[in-house]
Amino acid sequence: MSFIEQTASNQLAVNELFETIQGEGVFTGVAAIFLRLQGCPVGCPWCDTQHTWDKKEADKIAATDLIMKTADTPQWSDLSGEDILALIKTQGYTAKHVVITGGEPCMYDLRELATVLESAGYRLQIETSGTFEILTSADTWVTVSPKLDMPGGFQVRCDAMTRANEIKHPVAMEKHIEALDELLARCPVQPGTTICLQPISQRPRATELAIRTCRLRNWRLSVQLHKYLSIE
Ligand SMILES: C[S@@+](CC[C@H](N)C(=O)[O-])C[C@H]1O[C@@H](n2cnc3c(N)ncnc32)[C@H](O)[C@@H]1O
Ligand SMILES: Nc1nc2[nH]cc(C(=O)O)c2c(=O)[nH]1
Ligand code: SF4
Ligand SMILES: [Mg+2]
Repeated sequence: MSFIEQTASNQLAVNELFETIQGEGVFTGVAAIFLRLQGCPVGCPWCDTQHTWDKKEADKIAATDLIMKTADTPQWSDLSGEDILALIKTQGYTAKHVVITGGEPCMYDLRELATVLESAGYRLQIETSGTFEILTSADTWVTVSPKLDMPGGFQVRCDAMTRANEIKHPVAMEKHIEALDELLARCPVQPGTTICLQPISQRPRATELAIRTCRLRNWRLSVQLHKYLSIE
């Protein structure tokens, strides 16, 4: 799979389209339409969505089948921004907040999608590792969840840190806080950027660490509310 080739195309490999409550970060609790894109080379060992890592031609399905999906599978549909808007309308979703996640959504050029959805009255949010150039509209809310030293060899970029409206750092151990401190020193964020700590996989010690550090630093806690509620 060539990442450069994908970035050049306006077609998006869509793993899932569904409406739920945003369970993470600053927009926690907001009704949102989730667009999950297929493909991620970063390789976080604890990743929630490992079924989105590989994009295989054999897993390509029709949009009508995509909408019927109930389980996490690597199947995807090849859709344009207009196709996605049409599907959202057909589904009758009422949320006006669209979260683009994955997989790694910034492997794709998201500018056409942003134009189509924003013209139709939607607000966009991207969930990204910050390891690819972020190609979207100026109005998109960008959540960067920095990834450092993961098996894929990709590193968070300083231009992603500067573009971020929100940093949402996954943590389990003290060394993850130290890594974030080093990253913020090397790649400063804009004043006013919210910093959230997100415990990895609801582990009790990770959650305690995140609570303790958020209190000390006046940062924000992000607990993956959807997992506590057993919703999508
Ligand atoms: C599945 S990722 C997809 C978007 C993008 N690749 C990224 O990493 O931001 C969405 C969010 O879930 C977080 N995440 C993934 N697995 C997690 C886990 N087991 N526990 C807590 N957060 C997790 C990521 O750090 C990111 O903030
Ligand atoms: N409810 C809900 N909120 C989320 N926030 C980020 C998610 C993701 O997978 O990126 C996610 C997700 O999968 N479900
Ligand atoms: S960058 Fe995101 S999608 Fe990719 S492996 Fe890491 S958490 Fe999963
Ligand atoms: Mg998820």
